[in-house]
Amino acid sequence: MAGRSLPPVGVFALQGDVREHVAVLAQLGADVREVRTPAQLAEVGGLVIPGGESSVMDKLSRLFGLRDPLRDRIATGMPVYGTCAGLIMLADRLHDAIEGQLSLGGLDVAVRRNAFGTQLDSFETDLAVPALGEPPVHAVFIRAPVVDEVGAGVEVLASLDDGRVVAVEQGRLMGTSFHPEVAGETRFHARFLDHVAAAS
Ligand SMILES: NC(=O)CC[C@H](N)C(=O)O
Repeated sequence: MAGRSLPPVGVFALQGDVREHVAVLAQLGADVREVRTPAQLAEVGGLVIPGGESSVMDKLSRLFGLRDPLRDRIATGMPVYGTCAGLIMLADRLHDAIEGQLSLGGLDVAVRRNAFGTQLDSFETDLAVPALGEPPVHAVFIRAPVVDEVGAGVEVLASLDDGRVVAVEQGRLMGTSFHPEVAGETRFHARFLDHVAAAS
């Protein structure tokens, strides 16, 4: 489906693992653009916000005048997929944010940054994601956040064995604590492109 009538899609490119997301989206047939300016944002029909450091993404998005246009597009229904720091950016509420750190919001969730402490800073696990079918997702967690609170309109896509929520969706906004793009996993990005197709 991607590549047929799909508008260009963007990857937020001021900070983070931009190249990996561009590669997955291109592999799925999308016309991918890196987004650093409001003009570039206006050209895309959906956006991936990568992993990286959410406090830096916040600062840079304000500095580059992207924060308000991003909030407008999210409010008017642009599909967005955030991984890790990108999930933090999409959360309405942050736990353990650094002082003054803002998120963009959109997802009615509270997200805790760096939720796995030092011992489990980074780990990999196979995760059942019923909405994506079989096989399980090989999920790579890198200084990852978890979703602490989930609002009424939010669907939980995946949880760890201990019940902690690590993937959510609300309308056309989706967020994962982990990084599918570094593990050769394409189904979250394909689902994001489905959202873009449905929105355009
Ligand atoms: N891999 C990641 O994106 C880590 C997120 C980072 N710990 C943050 O708070 O933004």
